[in-house]
Amino acid sequence: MSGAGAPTDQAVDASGLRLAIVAARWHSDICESLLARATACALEMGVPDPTVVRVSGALELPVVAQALAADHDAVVALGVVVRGGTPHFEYVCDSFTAGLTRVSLDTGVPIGNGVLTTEGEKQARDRAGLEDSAEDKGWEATVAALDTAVTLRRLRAPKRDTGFGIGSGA
Ligand SMILES: Nc1c(NC[C@H](O)[C@H](O)[C@H](O)CO)[nH]c(=O)[nH]c1=O
Ligand SMILES: CC(=O)[C@@H](O)COP(=O)(O)O
Repeated sequence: MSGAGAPTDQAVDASGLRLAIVAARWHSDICESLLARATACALEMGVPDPTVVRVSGALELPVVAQALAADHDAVVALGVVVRGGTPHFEYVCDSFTAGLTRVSLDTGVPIGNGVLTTEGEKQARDRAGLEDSAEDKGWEATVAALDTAVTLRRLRAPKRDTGFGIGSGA
C-alpha cells in the first residue's frame, strides 16, 4: 500500500521561519494540487506567506532551490515526473533528486522533496492531495521541511551559559 509507515499528525510550530516553494509546470493540474496543499500546510504550521516561484520542469528545480536557500530557512520542491517511452525518466529523476540533496547539504537548508515520480498519471493523482487521493505529498514535503528547519534552529541556537561550566567558580 502506498504511504504505509509514513508519520501521521505531525504538527510543527514553524512561526517566524521563512519558507519558499518552487514548483514545476509539467502535468500542471496535478502540480497545482501539490502547491495548494503545500501552502495550506505552511499556513497550518504558522507560515502564512511562503515565497512561491515556478520553473519549467523537475530538472530546473535544484538551481532555483539553491537560490531560494540563500534567504529562506526551508524550501519545498514540487513537481510531477511521469515515465514516458524512453530512458529520459530515469535521468530526470536521478538528476533532480541528487541535485536537491546536494543543495540541501551544501546550503544547510532543508529541501522538502514533493516531486512525484510515477509510472502514470493515475499514480500521480493518487498522491497529489486531491479530493480522492490516497496520499498528500505536497503537505508531507512541507511538514518535513519545516520540521527539519525547526530542529536545525534549535541545534544552532547559542548554548545558554548555565554557570556551571569549568572555571565558573560555582
Ligand atoms: N518529462 C517530464 C519533464 N521533463 C522536462 C525536464 O524536467 C526539463 O524541464 C527539460 O529536460 C529541460 O531541461 N519534467 C517534469 O517535470 N516532468 C516530466 O514528466
Ligand atoms: C520523464 C520524461 O522526460 C518523459 O515524460 C518524456 O517522455 P519520453 O520518454 O516518451 O520522451
